Amino acid sequence: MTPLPTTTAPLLAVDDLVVEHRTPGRPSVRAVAGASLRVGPGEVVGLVGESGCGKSTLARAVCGLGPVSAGSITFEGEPVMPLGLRKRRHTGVQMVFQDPYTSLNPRRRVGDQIADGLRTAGDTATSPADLLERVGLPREFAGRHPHEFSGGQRQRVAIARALAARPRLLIGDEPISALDASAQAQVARLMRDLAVESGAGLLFISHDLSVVRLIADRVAVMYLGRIVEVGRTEEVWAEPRHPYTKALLAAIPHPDGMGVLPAELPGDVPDPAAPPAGCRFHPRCPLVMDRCREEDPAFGPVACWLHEPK
Ligand SMILES: Nc1ncnc2c1ncn2[C@@H]1O[C@H](COP(=O)(O)OP(=O)(O)OP(=O)(O)O)[C@@H](O)[C@H]1O
Repeated sequence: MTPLPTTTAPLLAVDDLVVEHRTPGRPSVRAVAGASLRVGPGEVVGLVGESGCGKSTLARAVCGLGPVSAGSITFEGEPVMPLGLRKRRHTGVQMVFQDPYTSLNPRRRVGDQIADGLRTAGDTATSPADLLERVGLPREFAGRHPHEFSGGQRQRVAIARALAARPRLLIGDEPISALDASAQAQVARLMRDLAVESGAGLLFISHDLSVVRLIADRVAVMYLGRIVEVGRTEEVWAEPRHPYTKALLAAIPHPDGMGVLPAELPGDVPDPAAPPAGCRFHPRCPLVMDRCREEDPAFGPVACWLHEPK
């Protein structure tokens, strides 16, 4: 495929985004509580943080799949409209989920499902078999059904299907966490290579920090609905600044094999329906100061009173 035209404008701009989940009879949950993020064309941004910190909610809002309570999301300079307010599905952003069964129809041949995306994009020059080849699968697999693939192969099919629509932004929401260790880095690298070679951006959500380090140009660290640190991957790894980032990078594997637990952090992530006053991280922070209990460090690139911009 020919590369997409490149521009210098941010492909995706998320500013002070607030997303609240409302369930009748329950307090509303502010899953995203004022998060800002940029992804440029051809750029890979890793979004990391413990389970429940709002990563999926943010990703769904970017796709126009979630409610937006405040703030803004613009894609290629245009506001992203929630589903229902839009005339048609926008295909510029495509998402790959943890479980490809969520996005693949088990009853249809994968070639037909990939062909749907090609039709939507008006691409008559590419065949489903071409896309399977690009994701490292044999062309003849187009005639198979999703259950005939291994987990890693099925995720490759989901990636091929996402690429068929020629997205300018690809979002992977934990796309490797259901795969065995040998397939994880391969699939992550594949997503990175395919996005970069076509000039698309990639927002890669994962709790596997070693894989994020491998593929991301920049990393954004999320805690309780906020991006608490953002920076170039190598710089964040060489010198993490937010105490939460430091704890995440010193993380230990979770006993049940699901992700990681930040090292040396007391307590659990607080309930987002009742977040702590001041800095949201202060009850768990080893470096907490009086100010942190009262004042919210709502600034970037490091949302911590120890790193207040001059
Ligand atoms: N539809 C919903 N209704 C109410 N609360 C929700 C809903 N979806 C998510 N939440 C809550 O919002 C918070 C953020 O959830 P989200 O799934 O975005 O986090 P996450 O960082 O992606 O976690 P994970 O890694 O486990 O997927 C959590 O407290 C979650 O329980």
